[in-house]
Amino acid sequence: MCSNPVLSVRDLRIQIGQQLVVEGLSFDVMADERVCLLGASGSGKSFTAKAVLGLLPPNARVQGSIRLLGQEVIHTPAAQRRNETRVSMVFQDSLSALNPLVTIGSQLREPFTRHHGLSRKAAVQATMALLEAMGLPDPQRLIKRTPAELSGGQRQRVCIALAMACKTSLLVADEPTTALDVVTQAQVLRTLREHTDKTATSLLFITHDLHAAAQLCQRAVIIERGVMIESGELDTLITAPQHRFTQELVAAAHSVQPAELMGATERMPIDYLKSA
Ligand SMILES: Nc1ncnc2c1ncn2[C@@H]1O[C@H](COP(=O)(O)OP(=O)(O)OP(=O)(O)O)[C@@H](O)[C@H]1O
Repeated sequence: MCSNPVLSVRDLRIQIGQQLVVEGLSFDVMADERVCLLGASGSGKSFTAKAVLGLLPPNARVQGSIRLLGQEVIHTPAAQRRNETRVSMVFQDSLSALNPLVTIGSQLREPFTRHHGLSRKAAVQATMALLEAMGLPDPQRLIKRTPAELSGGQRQRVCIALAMACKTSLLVADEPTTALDVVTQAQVLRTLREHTDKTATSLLFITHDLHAAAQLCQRAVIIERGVMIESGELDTLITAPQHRFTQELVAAAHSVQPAELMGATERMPIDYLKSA
């Protein structure tokens, strides 16, 4: 693992109007690493993600430091960032993330022609290869459809494909599986895991779901009301949570485990959380 972080956040403080929504948050995401930002609803996860992406609303006041590959970007909006500090993203709502009027093929072709300078023909080939790699059936037909003509899981995998086509060193995924059923969630998490592995892309995964985090990430940063309360290897956080909120998260995840797994072994919590 490279010793320089891909993303380095220091003393991040975000204020919206009179409300302080993130207060002194610091964490790193290293090369090839998948880190989750885990917290309850309203804890400041999305504002942190928006700050990293350069997409904070105009009324946000932000302080601290956000470095991407060593370059300070905290006050640089997404549209003004240099190529090497661009971050790709996958959002919860795949329907509004895609242009409803444009076919999947045209939307996926664009990053290949715009960012990689491919000809139209080469971009079509790259698009097809990417859709196939995402495990999407019948890419020939899929590229002719508009987003509304796909299932939620297919659409989310198209969004991941779009993010991968942008070939950035960091991908931010903000609750990408929340709107999906359990089987499709597992498919989308697998796709994210395989493609970040294959392309050596670092991932910042925003979630309130410990189960999803355990399937995907090596490390977690846990926040409560905009403040980091605990961080470390996910395995350790699951087996020996220190903070009350983390203990509650782990207990809640255990309380929904299937009856046949109850009381199995001491290592069962991690095995169970990572098994889906
Ligand atoms: N426009 C706004 N003005 C002021 N405060 C806001 C605004 N939008 C959100 N907030 C507050 O900012 C805090 C953090 O919101 P944020 O969306 O980052 O939380 P989150 O952890 O992503 O929650 P969720 O999991 O529900 O998406 C919340 O307490 C919320 O009430």
